[in-house]
Amino acid sequence: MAAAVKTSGGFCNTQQQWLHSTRDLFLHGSTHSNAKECKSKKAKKPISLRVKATSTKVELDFNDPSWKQNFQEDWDNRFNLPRITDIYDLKPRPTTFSLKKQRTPTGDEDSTPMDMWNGYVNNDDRALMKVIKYSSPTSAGAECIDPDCSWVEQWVHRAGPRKDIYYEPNEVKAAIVTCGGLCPGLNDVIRQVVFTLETYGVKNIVGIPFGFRGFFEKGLKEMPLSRNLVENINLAGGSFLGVSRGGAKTSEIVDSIQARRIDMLFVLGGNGTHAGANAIHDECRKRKLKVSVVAVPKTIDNDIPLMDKTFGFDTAVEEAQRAINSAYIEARSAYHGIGLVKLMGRSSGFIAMHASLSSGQVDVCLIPEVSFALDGEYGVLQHLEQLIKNKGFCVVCVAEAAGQELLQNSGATDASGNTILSDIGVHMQQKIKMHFKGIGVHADIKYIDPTYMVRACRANASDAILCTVLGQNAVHGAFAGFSGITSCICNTHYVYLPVTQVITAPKRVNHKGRMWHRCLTSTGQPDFR
Ligand SMILES: Nc1ncnc2c1ncn2[C@@H]1O[C@H](COP(=O)(O)OP(=O)(O)O)[C@@H](O)[C@H]1O
Ligand SMILES: O=P(O)(O)OC[C@H]1O[C@](O)(COP(=O)(O)O)[C@@H](O)[C@@H]1O
Ligand SMILES: [Mg+2]
Repeated sequence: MAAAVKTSGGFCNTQQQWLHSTRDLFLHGSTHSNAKECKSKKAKKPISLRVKATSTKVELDFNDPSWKQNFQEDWDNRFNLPRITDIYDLKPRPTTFSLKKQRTPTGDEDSTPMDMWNGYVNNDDRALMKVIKYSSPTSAGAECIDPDCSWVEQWVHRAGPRKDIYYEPNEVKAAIVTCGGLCPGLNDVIRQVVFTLETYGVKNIVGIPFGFRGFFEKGLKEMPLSRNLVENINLAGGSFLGVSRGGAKTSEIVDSIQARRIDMLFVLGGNGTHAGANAIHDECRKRKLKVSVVAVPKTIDNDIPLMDKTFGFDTAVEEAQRAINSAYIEARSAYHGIGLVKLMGRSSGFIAMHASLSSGQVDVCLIPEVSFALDGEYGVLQHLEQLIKNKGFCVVCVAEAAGQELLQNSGATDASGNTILSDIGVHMQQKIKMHFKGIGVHADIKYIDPTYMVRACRANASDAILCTVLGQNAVHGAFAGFSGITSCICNTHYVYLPVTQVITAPKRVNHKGRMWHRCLTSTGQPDFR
């Protein structure tokens, strides 16, 4: 299925360092929208970026005094949330999600009279996406729009329950589907979506089994869901509904949505799933179906742009740390021990970087965003030789997508179209063995690949809370009449973003940012080039 990325334009300029997060969004190669080009002329001249041949072309001229206003207008357009009222003339009704039973705490000095306070979120409430004012493009991790790194407000829509809703809860059929690979917290989100739907008064809630596949594969039956049924599912990892990759045909999925009379679809998944959710949302619009499609971003890889983190990431880091700790113990206890741990991350090194940082036991961390040589005077092997000589043991953490350029790639893809990566862990294990054999130094290498252990566990406390909020907000978003949105956390605030804005390119570690440098300070590793 083709990605239906409806992203309008963005901006870029001649010095790529001006645009870190904007570059993350617009300039990195994307798995889903590869028709991007950034044409730069001279500095401070208008520059255009085409995200798709059909997308709006937006030009910024920094000599024009109104460039900020132009930027903001474009931003507001892009981050405006699609609503079912964009295509239907619908009258809202007062919400059935009551906050009234919650009493004001004793001693509350809030001066707002109780009859004015309502506890709901207004549609005009916004959260700021960026809060740092960088004084110069040379500042660490600078995210600048113009050469002077001017401050420009970038607002996004606040998530939460609205006073008015666009569905009659007792007429709603809501469906939940979990797609892609496993991720801690899937069950927590399913559970909260069910609880919140029931709180609104929805009685017809179903789970679609095994991802998008459940929409069209014969023999897969939808599962009726209720508070009673899902009450304890958060106690286990995995997905209560099952997951799958591939097989998504938008038209068949929407045929199925129509046939099943689904009004709200909650889609839990990563970047592929979000592209799918967006395609479903577009197709529903085309067919003029009153369906709200709301996504919740899951992936242990943490590679979805704009948001602080995806659910499951924290737990994955915690679990990955355990593997690093085992590698450390093995290496420390062996004569010339070398512990090697490979961690997941299809395109980004977030788990490897964070687990290396949190464990404090890693001497070398290798991520796909930073290229490295294994051989040669400045290569990783030479450094390991030094570590064995000076310290007697060492621990290496390598992200699965790191060093792919050093390996032969089969070009194969999985059912969802994701590239199947070559095994950098096994390759490094062999190279390290050969290297030490070659120099006649004993080395005891222990290789740990905790891949599926990392993502099969139950969500930890911080992920459980994140899942709770994101799941509840997903339901509030659907009742508020939004569709084609994702429920996420940006800059510590809970917000809704249009799905189009998060499927432009995978988020990657900023190798000029502070976090990567903190990691380097912690490991003490040199540049391997
Ligand atoms: N560009 C796309 N457009 C529509 N659906 C997609 C797209 N990419 C992936 N999908 C579907 O989304 C589901 C999950 O995608 P996948 O990449 O496996 O996992 P994730 O969502 O975790 O990234 C699969 O069923 C896949 O077919
Ligand atoms: O073996 P599988 O299930 O195809 O999954 C492998 C991939 O799944 C991940 O855990 C995350 O996948 P998604 O976020 O795309 O579901 C990656 O880190 C890894 O490359
Ligand atoms: Mg993915």
